[in-house]
Amino acid sequence: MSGESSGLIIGISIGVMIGVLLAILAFLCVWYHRIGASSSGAASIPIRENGVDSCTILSDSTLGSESPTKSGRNGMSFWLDGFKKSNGVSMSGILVYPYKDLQKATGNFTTLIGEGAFGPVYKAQMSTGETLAVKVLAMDSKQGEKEFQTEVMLLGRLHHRNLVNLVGYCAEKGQHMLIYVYMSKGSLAFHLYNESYEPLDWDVRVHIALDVARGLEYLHDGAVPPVIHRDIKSSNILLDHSMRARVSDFGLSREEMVDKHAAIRGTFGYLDPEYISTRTFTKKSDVYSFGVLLFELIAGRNPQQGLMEYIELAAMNTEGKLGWEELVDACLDGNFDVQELNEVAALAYKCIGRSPRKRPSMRDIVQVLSRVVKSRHNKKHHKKSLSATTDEVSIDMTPVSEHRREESTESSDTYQV
Ligand SMILES: Nc1ncnc2c1ncn2[C@@H]1O[C@H](COP(=O)(O)OP(=O)(O)OP(=O)(O)O)[C@@H](O)[C@H]1O
Repeated sequence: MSGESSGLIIGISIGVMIGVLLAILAFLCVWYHRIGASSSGAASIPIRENGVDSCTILSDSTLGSESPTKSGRNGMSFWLDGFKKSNGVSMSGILVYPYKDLQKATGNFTTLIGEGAFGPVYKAQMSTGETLAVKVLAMDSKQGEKEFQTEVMLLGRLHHRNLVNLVGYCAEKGQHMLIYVYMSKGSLAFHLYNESYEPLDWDVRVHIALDVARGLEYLHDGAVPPVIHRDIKSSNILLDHSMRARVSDFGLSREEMVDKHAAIRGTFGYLDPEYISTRTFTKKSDVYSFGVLLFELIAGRNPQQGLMEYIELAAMNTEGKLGWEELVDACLDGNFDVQELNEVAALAYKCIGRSPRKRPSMRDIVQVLSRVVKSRHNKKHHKKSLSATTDEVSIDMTPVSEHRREESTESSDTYQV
């Protein structure tokens, strides 16, 4: 009997021990998954919820074998990263790319696309098949370091289809890199001024203007707090494979409240004269630069090479409304819609108005340009349906006329269209 009870006690003890062990295991599993999820889930953290066209979730296509989840960094480091993220240190949703993956994807940094104020930009062909642009910050410049932090912080929470979105960053081996969506058709400036490119047709130019306006509208009215770009120019507008435009280079972007009275920054030719005199950069200063960009699209002329004088001359004959034809890019060979041209030019002229108060907002601009594009579609649709009706009529008439001809030749003139 005593043997039986001691057996029972031993059995119960073993059972309890197994139970406790299982509970500990279960706890560890849950903990591991939580940490793992927050570490690897950067790509699916909602970025923004507001903004007209804002996309709230980073595309899953940004995840690949190069993403931190599957990269060569050791597990503990991921746990710590995940822990940091879940504790709000890096909740931006921006991926951290290992240096060695970027090194491989850029052929040891030999695939140079161009060089800007930050430093060189390389094309990166990731092993997932994804193509990215890697901006390597010049580490000797203090400004670059500051702008790196600003960009990561800023772009981590801004996401829109008309912005060159930040996909990730790398801060390893004493280097700072920003990783962007790759824009395969390069900058608008290349297309306007490089003779090896086909001239942009009128319809594409208006669409580019609308894309840029939407990107800026998001920065001004969708982002909280609002963001002023501060360096809108044709080399900062990048084009994707289908010639859709996105606003790039937030190096000079600042949250409105943080940086209202900085030293003069921006690019000559695009700078709001009001900003130069007051040293206060507002949303309306971006509107001014956008107006210059609109005229650049119309005239195919560089603002640094006399565009403004050219505009003022044209404006004398137009009173700001009709008659902007003389300004149009000769490359268009007369292939543009005069009404659209006058609407877009009149809008551009308002944007560069001396008084910032009288300039339209980016929201107003989006409305005007959307209307231009919409009425073009309506016109095309109308033309199509007209020609379809004509086709239908001629199809219908053929047998009828033949039939009638058979019946009587007297009434044949009734069928003239
Ligand atoms: N995401 C991208 N996709 C494709 N090309 C890019 C991308 N980002 C930058 N580039 C190209 O790399 C070059 C340098 O760009 P970057 O934005 O660093 O400077 P920038 O705009 O030319 O000059 P600045 O910095 O003075 O404004 C440009 O030719 C630009 O077209």
